[in-house]
Amino acid sequence: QFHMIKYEDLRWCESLGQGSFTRIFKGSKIDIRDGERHVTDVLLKELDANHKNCWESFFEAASLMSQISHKHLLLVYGINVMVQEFVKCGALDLFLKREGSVSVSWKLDVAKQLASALNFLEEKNITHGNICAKNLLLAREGDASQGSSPFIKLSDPGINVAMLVVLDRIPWVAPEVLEAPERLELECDKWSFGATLWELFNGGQAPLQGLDLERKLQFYETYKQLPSSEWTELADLISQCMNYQPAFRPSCRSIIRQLNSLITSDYVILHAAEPLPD
Ligand SMILES: N#Cc1ccc(Nc2nc(N)cc(-n3cnc(CCO)c3)n2)cc1
Repeated sequence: QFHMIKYEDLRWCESLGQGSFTRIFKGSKIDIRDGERHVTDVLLKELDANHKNCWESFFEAASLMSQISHKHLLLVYGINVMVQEFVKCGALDLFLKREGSVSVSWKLDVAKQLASALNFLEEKNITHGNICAKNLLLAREGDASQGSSPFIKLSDPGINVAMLVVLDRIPWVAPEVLEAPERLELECDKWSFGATLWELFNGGQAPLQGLDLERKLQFYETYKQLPSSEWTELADLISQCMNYQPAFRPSCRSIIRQLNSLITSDYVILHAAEPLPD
C-alpha cells in the first residue's frame, strides 16, 4: 500500500531532534510527474540503529496509517525511512510551550479536531495507541485576529510497543494496558485523550512531569487523577476520559457533545486571553 520512493529521490536537510528511539530530519522528496520535477517538503523519521528490532511495529504503525486517510491524520509516504508530509508548525507540545498565550477557544478547536480524528478511527475500530500532544502536529497555527483557526494532524500510532515504551508513556497510556500491553482497545485512546486535553490546557506541560517511574506507577496503583482545572466542566470531561474502568469512559460522540457545550460556556468569553495555568 506504499508507492515506492527511491533513496536518490530524497534529500536530508537539517536535523529536527530525536524522539525516544527515532531521529527526525527536515527533507525533500523529488517526484517526476508527467515530465515535470516536483519537490515536496517532507519529514524523515529514522529508527536508530540499535532499535532496528522494533522495525516491524514501526512498519505496522506506518502501514496502518497509510491505509486510511482523513484530513486530521498525517500522510505517510514511505517506510525504510518513514517519510512523512512535513507539517508546517511542528509538534503541539513544543508549540504550546513556546506560545503559552493561546486562547481557550483555540484550545477547544484543537480538542474538537482530535476528537473527530478519534471518532473516525473508532468508526473503523482502529486503536491509535499513542495519543499525546507530542504526536499532534500543527499544520496551521491559526490567528484569531485574521479569523483563521488552527489545524492539527495526528501522527505516530503506537500499536504493540515493548513494555519499556509503555511504561515511558505513563500517564498517557491507560492503566489496563500495563496489565496486558497486547490488548490495546478503543477505550485506551479515550484515556490518552483525557491526558492530552490536560496538556492542552496546561501550556503543553507533560502531566506528572518529573515523577520517577516508581511514583508514576503509584499514581495508577492508588487510582489518582491529574490535578483538576478550575474550569469544572473541563475537569469533569478529563476525569470521565481518565476513568480507571475502561467501559465507563465516554464515547467519541459524547466527548464531541461535551466539547461543544464547553465552547458555548461563558468561561470561554471570560477567558478570551490565556488564563494563568491552574
Ligand atoms: N521548528 C520547527 C518545526 C519542526 C518540525 C516541523 N514539522 C514536522 N512534521 C512532521 N511530519 C513531524 C514533525 N515532528 C516534530 N516532532 C516530532 C516527534 C514527535 O512526534 C515529529 N514535525 C515543523 C516545524
